[in-house]
Amino acid sequence: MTARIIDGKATAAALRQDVAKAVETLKADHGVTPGLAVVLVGEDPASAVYVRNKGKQTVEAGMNSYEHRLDAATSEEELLDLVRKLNADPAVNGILVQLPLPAQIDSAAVIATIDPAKDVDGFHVINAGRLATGLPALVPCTPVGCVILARQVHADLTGMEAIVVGRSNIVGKPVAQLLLNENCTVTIAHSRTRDLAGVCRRADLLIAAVGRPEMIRGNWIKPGATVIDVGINRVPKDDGKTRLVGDVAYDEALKVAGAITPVPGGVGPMTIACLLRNTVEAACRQNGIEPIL
Ligand SMILES: NC(=O)C1=CN([C@@H]2O[C@H](COP(=O)(O)OP(=O)(O)OC[C@H]3O[C@@H](n4cnc5c(N)ncnc54)[C@H](OP(=O)(O)O)[C@@H]3O)[C@@H](O)[C@H]2O)C=CC1
Ligand SMILES: Nc1nc(=O)c2c([nH]1)NC[C@@H]1CN(c3ccc(C(=O)N[C@@H](CCC(=O)O)C(=O)O)cc3)C=[N+]21
Ligand SMILES: [Mg+2]
Repeated sequence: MTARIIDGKATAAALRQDVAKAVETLKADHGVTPGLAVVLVGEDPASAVYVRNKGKQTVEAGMNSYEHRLDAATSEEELLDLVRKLNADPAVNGILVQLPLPAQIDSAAVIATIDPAKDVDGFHVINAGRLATGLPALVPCTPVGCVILARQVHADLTGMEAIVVGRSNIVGKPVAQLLLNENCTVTIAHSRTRDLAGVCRRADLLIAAVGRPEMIRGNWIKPGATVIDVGINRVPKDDGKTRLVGDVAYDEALKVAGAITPVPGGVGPMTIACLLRNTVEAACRQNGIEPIL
């Protein structure tokens, strides 16, 4: 048996088309052009690639993109000043501060300063709390992308045993919340989980968000399970260059799983598409327009 490969690249492209149409409507009917501000502190090369991709796709969807590149030595107060300026700027509907931040900056303080209405990452405690209590919220992009991809395989996730490996605030916890809303039975595993392989083997739906290259082996996967690999890990190749791998040993998993997301081309492109969708939603709400996506 070989697993169905879930095409995140194509799914993301289709979602970006929907976003572009919504933007057209917003412009034509309301004179509103959504704007996304992305803040990058320092020179992290991987982050620079994401920022460039985001900026390009934002413009392709018809929105305005504002990029702020700050020196790696930027102080917390300087960054907070920029965030406050973006909060006050009506042309900016969404604010994303690329994480991780340099050590001298407290990322919790930065996230807390972003206007929750512009928090298109969904990281502010107001949005996390709204998601957790079932209120409308800006929901973190990567977790939404995971659920959309899982639902391409299973139109209804009700009753599925979902195992999430990883408990970060940006992926593990919110994806678990979303799966609970989809009526999955959810377990969150982490570095202190006993018999992680055994826990993973219970999963009908396995979400890997660990940040450890190819940690999840083929024999950790229940035959026929759906595997969503969030991991983005850069590893050295023989020729001295690098390649991207996920948190799942893909070639092994392909022989056991029923369906799997590749890396690249899986969850990553969905993250950006969902970010653009959140930006449209934020722009609608800030302008008193019923969300049109
Ligand atoms: N595709 C995309 O769009 C995105 C991809 N990513 C990628 O997803 C991965 C996870 O990101 P993120 O959540 O931010 O990472 P974090 O480092 O914040 O969290 C990693 C989680 O994995 C757990 N973990 C680490 N080692 C093990 C282990 N040996 N066994 C079991 N659990 C372990 C940690 O447990 P503990 O809490 O106990 O330390 C932690 O909860 C990374 O590869 C990242 O690059 C992230 C965001 C977006
Ligand atoms: N505030 C904040 N929000 C984030 O959402 C956030 C962040 N900080 N910091 C870093 C992580 C990582 N992340 C990715 C987004 C897209 C791809 C992506 O598009 N990947 C493509 C291409 C990868 C490539 O080839 O370089 C793919 O997987 O196919 C990857 C990773 C968002 N993150
Ligand atoms: Mg995200």
